[in-house]
Amino acid sequence: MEEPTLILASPRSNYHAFLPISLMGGFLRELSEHPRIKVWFAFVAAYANFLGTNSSVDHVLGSFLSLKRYPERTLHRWAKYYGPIYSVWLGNQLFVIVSEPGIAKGLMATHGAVFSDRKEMFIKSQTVLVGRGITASPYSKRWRKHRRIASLWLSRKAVESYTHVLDFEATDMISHLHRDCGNGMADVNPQVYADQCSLNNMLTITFSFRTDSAHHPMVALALRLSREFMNITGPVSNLVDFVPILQRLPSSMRCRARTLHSKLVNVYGGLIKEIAEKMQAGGEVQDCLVKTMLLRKEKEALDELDVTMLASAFIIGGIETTASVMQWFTALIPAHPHVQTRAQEELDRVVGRDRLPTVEDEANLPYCSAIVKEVERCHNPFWLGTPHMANRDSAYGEHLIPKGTVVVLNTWTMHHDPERWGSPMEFAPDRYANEQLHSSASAKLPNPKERDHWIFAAGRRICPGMLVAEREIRLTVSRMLWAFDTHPIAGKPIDLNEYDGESGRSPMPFEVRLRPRFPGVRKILEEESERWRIGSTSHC
Ligand code: HEM
Repeated sequence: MEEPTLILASPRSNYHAFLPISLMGGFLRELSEHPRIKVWFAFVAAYANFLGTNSSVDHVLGSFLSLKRYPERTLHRWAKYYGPIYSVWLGNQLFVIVSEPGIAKGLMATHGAVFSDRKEMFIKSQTVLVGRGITASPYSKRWRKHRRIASLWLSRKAVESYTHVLDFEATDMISHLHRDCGNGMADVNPQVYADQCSLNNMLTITFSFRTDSAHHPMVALALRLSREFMNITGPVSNLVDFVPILQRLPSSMRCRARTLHSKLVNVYGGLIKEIAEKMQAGGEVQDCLVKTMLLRKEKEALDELDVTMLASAFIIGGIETTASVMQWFTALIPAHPHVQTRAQEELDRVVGRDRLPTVEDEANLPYCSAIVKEVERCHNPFWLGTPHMANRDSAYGEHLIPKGTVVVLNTWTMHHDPERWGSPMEFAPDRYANEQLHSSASAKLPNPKERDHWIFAAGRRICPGMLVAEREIRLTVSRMLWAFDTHPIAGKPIDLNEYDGESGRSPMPFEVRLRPRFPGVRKILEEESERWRIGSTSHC
């Protein structure tokens, strides 16, 4: 039988020509914050030379700037040139970039036993999460244990048990927007409300705690920690992850990572301590992830860092992602009034104007569901996802993928394939008109080309928070459409191309006008809030 050829070409191959661009990009970012920048520049140039490239530092810097802002688009350009699977080096690390659904499924799902590992990145895994948080853990017994515990709070049954929390927070968000929108006369930034809604859902599920206002100090703190995590743990942004010698040198990135670790331990570890003390004193603690972990601590052999980092992973994984989708929805709608009108016709027909849409209405609101999927296709919160790593040598077709190779899903290319998505740059919910399945079910379709999108990635490490994320997003989006006409503001254009964040993708701050659709909106929101106040707010 013919030997497979190594997917990686030799160091001076075309593939390798890409190396200094990405590599030096991360490196320069790291070093540009360092006072002895000139010495480092010399080092960069020497390194580029050592790699055998002719790139000047200027050239490297120029490419870096475009990569830094839109790395997914650079990967897309390369995919067009090199095809649906190609490799690049970053430092001592070989990356394989996958840009086609069939290959993605083949590697990550069919060969899941090989491609479910994680590289223990210096910044993310070793320094911030110290080998614990489920998301960065290698494919090991510890990961299986953490994934099992996470599933206790993210399975279908679990999500059903706290859907009232998602319902309450969605109503609370709409009520606050209604209060602050000045009946369509005030300029409102809906991002703050989406952030607080996502945060409260995750805080309740994780710590049985919620914030009662967007000005609660926990809101700003938790969002800052999440954003810092996203900004310093991008899969291709830190050269220090791939050049071991740099890990011994002081750098701003290492310092930020250590600070972030300490803050996670102080903030979320502090909340855990409070819960533990309350439980020890015989006080009542509502069911939540932390309570589950504390009750199983001995049996599951969980130490304090396990509990803290798993709780942190829930908060980090659950805030920026769902909030980002809600934010992109509100940013896109003013530019697509016909989409808003059609969704509202559907809502009037199915739900009417005497009550809010609920989870039970979902199946009868296909156009609202299509809007959510289209927002997700156009604006994946993580274009590069969380890379997987091969835990042994493997062959894909004629290619050898060596053990230790990091595999990245290039979801930008997959979401913008003109054959699958005709006019892929257009926001057109109609493309999902016949799509009946939730994303969690769509991920299991035998034909990966028919899958709705890839924002939750694939295989054994597929996002376990899919069900809660979908439910939360659908509830808030359908209620926003039911309650308000969202309008753009003259002189305050919304930028749909630029984004805020290094590896997470939220829209830049923007404002809209929200006009309640009919006088009854206020009354229904007041009745709902009253119902919660009297009956069920005890969940938090
Ligand atoms: C729109 C919302 C969300 C998106 C786009 C998203 C996306 C992702 C992606 C791309 C991964 C990496 C999967 C892989 O390695 O193949 C992931 C992992 C993960 N997500 Fe989500 N996520 C979302 C919401 C949530 C929520 C609400 C939670 C709730 C806690 C959550 C918890 C996690 C966890 C714990 C992991 C780590 C899984 C592992 O490594 O085994 N996510 N998510």
